[in-house]
Amino acid sequence: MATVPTYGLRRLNSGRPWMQNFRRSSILSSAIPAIQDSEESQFDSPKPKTQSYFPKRGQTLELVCESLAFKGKGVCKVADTGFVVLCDRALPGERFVGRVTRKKGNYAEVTKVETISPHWDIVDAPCEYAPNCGGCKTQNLSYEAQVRAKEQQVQELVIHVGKFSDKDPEFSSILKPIVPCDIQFHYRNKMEFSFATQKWLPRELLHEKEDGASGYALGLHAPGFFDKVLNVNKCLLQSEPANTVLAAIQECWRDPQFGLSPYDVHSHDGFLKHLVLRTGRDIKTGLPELMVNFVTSSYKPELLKPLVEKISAIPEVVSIVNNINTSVGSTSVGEQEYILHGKSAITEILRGLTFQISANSFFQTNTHQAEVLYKLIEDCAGLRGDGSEIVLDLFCGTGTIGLTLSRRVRHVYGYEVVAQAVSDARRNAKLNSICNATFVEGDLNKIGENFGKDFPKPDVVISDPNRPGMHMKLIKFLLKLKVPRIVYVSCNPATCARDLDYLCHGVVEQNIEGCYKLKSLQPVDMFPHTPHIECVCLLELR
Ligand SMILES: C[S@@+](CC[C@H](N)C(=O)[O-])C[C@H]1O[C@@H](n2cnc3c(N)ncnc32)[C@H](O)[C@@H]1O
Repeated sequence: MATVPTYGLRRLNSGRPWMQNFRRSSILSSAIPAIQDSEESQFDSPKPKTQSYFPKRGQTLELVCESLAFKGKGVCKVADTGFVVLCDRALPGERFVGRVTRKKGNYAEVTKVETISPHWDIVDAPCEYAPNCGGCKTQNLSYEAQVRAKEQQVQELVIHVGKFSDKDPEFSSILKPIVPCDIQFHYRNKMEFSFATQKWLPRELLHEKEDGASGYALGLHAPGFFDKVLNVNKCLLQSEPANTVLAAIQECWRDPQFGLSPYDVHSHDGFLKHLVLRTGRDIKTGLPELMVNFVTSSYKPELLKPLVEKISAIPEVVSIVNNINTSVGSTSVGEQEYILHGKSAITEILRGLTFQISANSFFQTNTHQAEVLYKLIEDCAGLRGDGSEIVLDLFCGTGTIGLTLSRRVRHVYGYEVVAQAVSDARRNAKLNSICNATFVEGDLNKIGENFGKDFPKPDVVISDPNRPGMHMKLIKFLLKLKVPRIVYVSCNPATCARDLDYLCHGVVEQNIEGCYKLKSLQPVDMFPHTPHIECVCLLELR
C-alpha cells in the first residue's frame, strides 16, 4: 500500500477553537493528527479545577481509570485537581499506581506500575501474550464492555469534533448502536510479524534474556516501540493454518546452518524484515488458502530455500512470495516481488464475488465482518436496483465495494492511488464478468479542476479513505458536486467526525457552506480486542 501524505487538521482547520487545543497537544503521532484533537476535545470539559497543578515527570500517582479514549488509552483524573492523565492499558474502574512519563499541554501520560484493584468487566485474556503485546490491548475487558466503550468514543467525537448536538431530537436515531463482531478470535485474514535481533522481554522476565541466535525475535511490536519485538509463537487473531505456518518458521529460522539473520533497525544490517501471512479461501472448496510473504532487505532466494521447502509442505500454503525492501523504513511493501512457490495471489469470496488478493493490495482484514459492513454500505446506498444509477467509489482499493454494488447500477467508477490495487480491481471485475466498472489510478489528495470530467454525475458517492480522512480538495469537490447521497465509510472516527462537520456545517474560515444532512452513523466493530472502530455514515443532500 502506498504511503499516504500526512496532511493534517493543521492546514485544514486553522482558526477553529478546538483546533487551538489540538495545536497545543501531541498525544499521538503527527501522522494521525485528528486523533490528537479528538482526545483533547474530550478533556476540555470539565477543565482542571487547579490550572497550575502539574505532576512532575517520574512522579507516581494513585489513579482510577474513568473511561477509554480514542486509541484505547485509559482516561483518569488526579484526585482533588481533576488534572487529566492518560494511561495505556488502564481500563475503566481500575485503580492503579502510574508513573508520569510525558507531560503535555494540559494533560500528562503515565505508565502503569501496579494495579491496586482491577477494572470492571474483567475477564481472563485467553492469549498468553496479551499483557505485553501491541496487538490486543483490551483482551481482558469483557467484549460487551469493549463495544460499549467504542460506542461512547464515537458519540463523543461526533459531538465534540463533528459538532452535532446531542440535544437535537433526531440525534439518538441518527447515531446507531454499534454492530458487534460475532467472531472475536481468528478473525484477521492478514498479520504482519517482524524479525528483530533481540527478543523484547517485560521487566519481570529480563532474567530469561538469551544471547545470539536464540535471542532473535519474530513477532509483534511491543506497544509504541518500532524497535522492540515480542516473540510470539501463535496469535489468536489469525487463522489456525496461519498459526501452523508461524510455528513452523519459529521452529527453524534461528538454526545457524541456515545462515539467516534478522534485520537490525538501528544498524540496518541483516536480511529478514517481516513475515506477512494472509489467509483467503479456495473458491471451489471454500477451504482456507494461505499466502506467505517474506519481506527481506535484499534478494537472496537461496537463503530462503529451506524455509520455503518446509512451509510449502503445509497443505493450505498455496503461495510463497518474497518482497524486497531495501529502504531503511519499516514498511513491508517491497520494491520488487518474486514468487518462490505456487501462485502470485490468493482468493477470497465476499458478498458472492471472488477476489484475487496479491501481497500488497488492500483487502478488508476481517472477512466475516466485511460481509456485515458491505451489507450496511449497500443499504445506505439505497440503490433503486433498476440499473440506471452511477456510483463513484472513492478510495476503492481492489474495487470490492464498487464491484459488489455493480450488479444493481449502470456504472461504477473507482479511484485509488495504489497501482497494484487498481490492476487487482480490474482483474477482479474480469474474474466476476463485471463489465460496468472502470477503475482509475489517481491521488485523491491532489485532484485538480478537471476531476469529475471523466465520469457522468454520480447518484451515489462511496468514500472509504484511510486514517487521515478526506483531503480538503476532495471535500470541496463533493460540496460542489452535490450528489444526492454520500456513504462515508471510515476507519478513524476522529477524521470521520471532522469531515462530517465540513460536509454538513461547511468550512467557516473558507466561507464554504455545507449542504449535507447526516441521516445515520453506524459504528461497526471490525477488530475486537483492539481500539479500532469502523463507521458507516449516510449523508443526504439538503
Ligand atoms: C480503507 S481502504 C479502503 C479500500 C476499499 N474501499 C475496501 O473496502 O477494500 C483505503 C484505500 O484508499 C487508498 N488511498 C489512500 N490514500 C489515497 C489517496 N490519496 N488517493 C487515492 N486512494 C488513496 C488506499 O490505498 C486504500 O486502498
